[in-house]
Amino acid sequence: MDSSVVSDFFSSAPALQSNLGILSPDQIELAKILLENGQSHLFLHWPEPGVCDKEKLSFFEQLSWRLAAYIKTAKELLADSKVGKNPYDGFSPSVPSGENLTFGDENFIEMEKRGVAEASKAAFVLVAGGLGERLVALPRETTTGTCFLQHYIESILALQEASHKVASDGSQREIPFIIMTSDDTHSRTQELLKSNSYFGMKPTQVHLLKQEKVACLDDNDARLALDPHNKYKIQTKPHGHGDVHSLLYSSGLLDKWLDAGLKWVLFFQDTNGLLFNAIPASLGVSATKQYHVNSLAVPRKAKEAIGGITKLTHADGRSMVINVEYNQLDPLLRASGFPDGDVNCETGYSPFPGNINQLILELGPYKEELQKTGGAIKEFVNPKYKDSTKTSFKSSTRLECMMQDYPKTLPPTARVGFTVMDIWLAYAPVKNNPEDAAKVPKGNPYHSATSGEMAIYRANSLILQKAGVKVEEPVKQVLNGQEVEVWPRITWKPKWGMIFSDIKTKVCGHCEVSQRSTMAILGRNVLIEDLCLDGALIIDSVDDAEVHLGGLIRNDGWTMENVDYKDTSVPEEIRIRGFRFNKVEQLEKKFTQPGKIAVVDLPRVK
Ligand SMILES: O=c1ccn([C@@H]2O[C@H](COP(=O)(O)OP(=O)(O)O[C@H]3OC[C@@H](O)[C@H](O)[C@H]3O)[C@@H](O)[C@H]2O)c(=O)[nH]1
Ligand SMILES: [Mg+2]
Repeated sequence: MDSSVVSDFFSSAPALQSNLGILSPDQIELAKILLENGQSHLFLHWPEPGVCDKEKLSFFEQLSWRLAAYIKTAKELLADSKVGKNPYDGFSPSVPSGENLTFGDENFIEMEKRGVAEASKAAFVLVAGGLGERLVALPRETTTGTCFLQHYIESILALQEASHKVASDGSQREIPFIIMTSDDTHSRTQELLKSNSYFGMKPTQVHLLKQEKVACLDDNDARLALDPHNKYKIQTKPHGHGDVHSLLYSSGLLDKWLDAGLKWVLFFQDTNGLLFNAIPASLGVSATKQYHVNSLAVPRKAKEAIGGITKLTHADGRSMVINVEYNQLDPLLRASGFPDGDVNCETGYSPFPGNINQLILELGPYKEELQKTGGAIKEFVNPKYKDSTKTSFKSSTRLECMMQDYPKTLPPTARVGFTVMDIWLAYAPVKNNPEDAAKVPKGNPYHSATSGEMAIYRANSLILQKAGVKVEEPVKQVLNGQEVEVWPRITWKPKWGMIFSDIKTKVCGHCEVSQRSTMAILGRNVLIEDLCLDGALIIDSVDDAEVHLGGLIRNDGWTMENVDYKDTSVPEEIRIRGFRFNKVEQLEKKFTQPGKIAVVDLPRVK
C-alpha cells in the first residue's frame, strides 16, 4: 500500500494515524485489522508520538491475526443473545437412555475389573485453569489433610499398578497425566508438584498445558475492552475448559500416545473428591460398549448447577446426546413443550441425568476428529445485561467454550453414550463458598467444602458397609449453615483399595466402627479382621509389611468443633468447612519394617 492510501485509511483514527511512524509494518497491518473490525476506540486516548511509545508498541504484543475471526464470531453471538435466540433452535429435547451402574452388584464388579485392565492404556487430563478460584491444592478431607491433586495422582498410580498386574499385553506403561493450567494457576500448580516430588509420580509422566485468556468485549458491537489498570492492554478473561482439546491437539501428545498403544483419554475437573470411585467401572463401560464418547452422570436435582444430559432431535431427523448447560436447560425445556421447565419428576430428580463433566474418549476417533477441527469447540457468549433492553453489560464479557461440547461436531455414526452412577459414590464437587452454599434450594446438594468432605466419609462408610462392616449410622449436624450427615471419618489411600473387589479382600470377620470414630488407613497391606473401633485410629505401613488389625480399639478419639466461616483467626481452608478436629486421643501406628504384624486388642494409649 502506498503511504497516501495508508493515511487515508487511518484518517478515521487520527490518534493512531499520527503514530504510524513509530509502528512496524506488521503492527500497522494489525492496527488495520482492528479498524476494519470496528475497534478504533482502542486508540482514542493515544498521545502524540514520543509519549508512551513503549506502551503503544507493547499493545501489539497481545494481538494475534486470529482476532478478526474472534470479533466476527462475537458480533454474531452477541446479536443472537440480544434477540434471545434459542441456541437449540429446531431441536427438541427428550430424556436419553444410558448405562446405569449400581455400586457393588455383579455387573459393577465386572466393569471395575475391565476398567482396571484398560487403565494402562489410558491418559488422564485434569482441567484446572480458568480463574483458579477452585484449587487442586485444597485438602480433599481434613482427617489426613491430603489435597485434591495428591489424591488424584495417588489414584492414577494405584490404577497404573493394578493394571500392570492384569494387563494382557504384559505392558508396564506409565499413565500420562496432563494438567491444563492458566496464568492464574500455572505457577502454583507447578510449585505444588515440585515441592512434593510430584506426589510420587515421575516428573516425566506429568505435563502442564497452559491455556491463554481471550479478549473481553464491552458491548453488543463486540468492541474490545481495555484493561481498567492499563489502557495499552486489552482486558482478557478465561475462554473456558473447552480449550483443552486444541491444546492437546497442538501439543503433539495424541500422536505419541497412539504410538505407545494408548486407547483412552479421561478428562476430569478440579475438586471432585469422589471421582476416582467412578473411574474404573465407567472405563469398563467404555471398553465393553466401545463408546467413542462416554460422559459420566449422576441423578440431577432440578435447578442444580450441573448440566443435563439430553437427547436433542432436530426437525430434519438428526439427533445427538449432549450436555445442555444448567443455565440453558430451563429455557430450552420451556420453549419446547415442557411448560414447567427444569423441574423434578416423580423420582424426586430431574429426568435429565446430571453431567459431572468426566469424559472418557477413545483416543483413535478423538484424534481423527481433532484433525478435522483442530480442536476448536463451538463458542458461546453469556453477557450479564444491565437491564431488559439488553443494550449494555454489567461488566465486560467474552467468548467461552466447554470441553463437554466436543461431541457436537461428531458424525452420526459416532458411538456417544453416558454412564449414570449413584451420587454418593461419584460426585461431590467443592465449588460454592459458604454464603452461596447456604442459598442452595433445600434438598439440593451444597457443592461446598463442608458437603464435599462429608461426602467422602459417607462414601467410604457405605462402601465398607457393603463390604460387610457394621458402620454406625450418621448423625445430622449443621455446619456453616448447611445440614449435613456426619458419618465416621473413614479415609484410605487409593493403594489400599481402588475397586470394590479389592476392598472386600481387605476386610473380614465381624467388624464395627462407631459414629464418633476416625479411621485413616495409609498403608497398602492393612487387613481388617474382627475389628471393633470406637475412637481414632491412624495406621501406616511400608508396602511390604502385612498388618493385621483386629480386636477392640477404644479411645477418646477426635471430636468435631464448630468453626464459623467468618472467623478469620482460623485458616481459610478450615473455616470454609465449618468444623475442625480436636485431636483428643488416637492410636497411631507406623510400621516401617517388612513382614507380618498383628495388631490386636490394643491397650488404651493413655
Ligand atoms: O477457562 C477455564 C474455566 C474452567 N476451567 C476448569 O474447569 C472446571 C469446571 O469449571 P466451571 O466452574 O466452569 O464449571 P462448572 O462447575 O460451573 O460446570 C461444569 O461442571 C459441572 C457440569 O455439570 C457442567 O456441565 C460443567 O460445565 C474447573 O476444574 C476449572 O478449573 C478451566 O480449566 N478453564
Ligand atoms: Mg461455570
